[in-house]
Amino acid sequence: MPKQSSGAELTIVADENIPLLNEFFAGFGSIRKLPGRSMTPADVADADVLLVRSVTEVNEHLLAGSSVKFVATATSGTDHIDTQWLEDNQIGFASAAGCNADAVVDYVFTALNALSDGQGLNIEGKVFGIVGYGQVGSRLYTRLQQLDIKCLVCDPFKETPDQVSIDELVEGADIISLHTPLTQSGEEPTWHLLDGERLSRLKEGSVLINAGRGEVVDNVALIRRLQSDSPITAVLDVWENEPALSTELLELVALGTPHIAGYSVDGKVRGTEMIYQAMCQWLNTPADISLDTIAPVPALQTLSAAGENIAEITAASIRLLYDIRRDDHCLRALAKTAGDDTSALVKGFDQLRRHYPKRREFNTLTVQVPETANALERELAGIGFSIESGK
Ligand SMILES: NC(=O)C1=CN([C@@H]2O[C@H](COP(=O)(O)OP(=O)(O)OC[C@H]3O[C@@H](n4cnc5c(N)ncnc54)[C@H](O)[C@@H]3O)[C@@H](O)[C@H]2O)C=CC1
Ligand SMILES: O=C(O)C(=O)[C@H](O)COP(=O)(O)O
Repeated sequence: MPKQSSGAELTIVADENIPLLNEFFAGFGSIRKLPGRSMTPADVADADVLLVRSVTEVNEHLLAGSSVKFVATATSGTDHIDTQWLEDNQIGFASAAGCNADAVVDYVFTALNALSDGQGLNIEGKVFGIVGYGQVGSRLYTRLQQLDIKCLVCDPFKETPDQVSIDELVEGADIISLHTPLTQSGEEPTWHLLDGERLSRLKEGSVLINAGRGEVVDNVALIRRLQSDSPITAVLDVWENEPALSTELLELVALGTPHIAGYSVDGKVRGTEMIYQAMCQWLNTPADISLDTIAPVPALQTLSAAGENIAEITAASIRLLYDIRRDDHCLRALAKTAGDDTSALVKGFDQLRRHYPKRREFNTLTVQVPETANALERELAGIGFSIESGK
């Protein structure tokens, strides 16, 4: 099927939670905004273009018989898309690879800050294990290198620094952060990559962070490990059977959040811009609209650090931009209110995501530090803040 000409009026069906839809896409034709989780074949039957987020399963069931010729997801993950079926049916496809990678790295740092009771990162001398060295994992590695933290990396598909096997990483790391896609087949599937056996070999007292996909960790086995007499600390942003997460597991984790690790304003609007650019390329038309002119301006842009107390200043700066404890509190409050009512839990989970506060990435804040405060400057820059020295 030939591509649409750029002059044609297109019918676009889009997830209502994609920001700046009108700003980027109104010029192409009509936009029908719908809740992503409940999109049906009838909703998309007459569409030319389908724009989704992670909660819409895009496959033969949704698209067979429709007029959709181009699909884009404003997300990094693509496990909700049957890309092979799209290819077999000559339907164009694009994702927003890496749009929210910095937001996820910020999430890891705010989690570490919260685990140390808001006293900074407290990771000096620890070994950090990064599983998946893509957009998120490699950026996390770069920031940790700047902080002089020893890292172990596992990514069988990439040449990486400090590469080890998953088993070496599991046994050697004090903090493990998972950043792989969810894959069920292929050479190195990630479904239950951390199964009961590997979970049992994590060091006692180690920290496990999952901000990738819930199914990468066997959640039932994780419950067993958390209840064992050699417990670990778990931070989960993603859950098996999400949004119907296990509230038993939520009670056992140190921090639990409703799949919002990538939910910075910056990451979300970047995702929209990326799929706009991909659609322009598909239509062979110039991409005239850019975030440069329409990106929401951060409300806080500069902060002046007084003194040189590194732990205090880093902790305060992190909390100011993103305090993960709010997200944890909201999810626990929801679980308590919902009780055994799974439909209330599911609905509430999506509401928390839909009405998520305007969180900005660390790099949008410039911290002014005294000229002599080299160690403070290094720490803040390593965490991801922009720095202005000599103030
Ligand atoms: N919680 C959230 O809000 C977000 C979650 N994500 C999830 O995190 C995942 C990673 O994000 P990106 O870094 O942007 O993706 P990416 O595709 O850039 O990187 C993923 C890396 O994982 C590696 N990998 C694949 N199988 C592996 C295995 N068995 N063991 C170790 N490494 C393996 C790949 O080679 C690749 O380098 C996404 O696929 C998505 O599912 C991404 C953004 C936000
Ligand atoms: O980009 C990804 O991959 C993510 O996991 C997103 O943060 C998911 O956000 P939604 O698409 O579920 O809004």
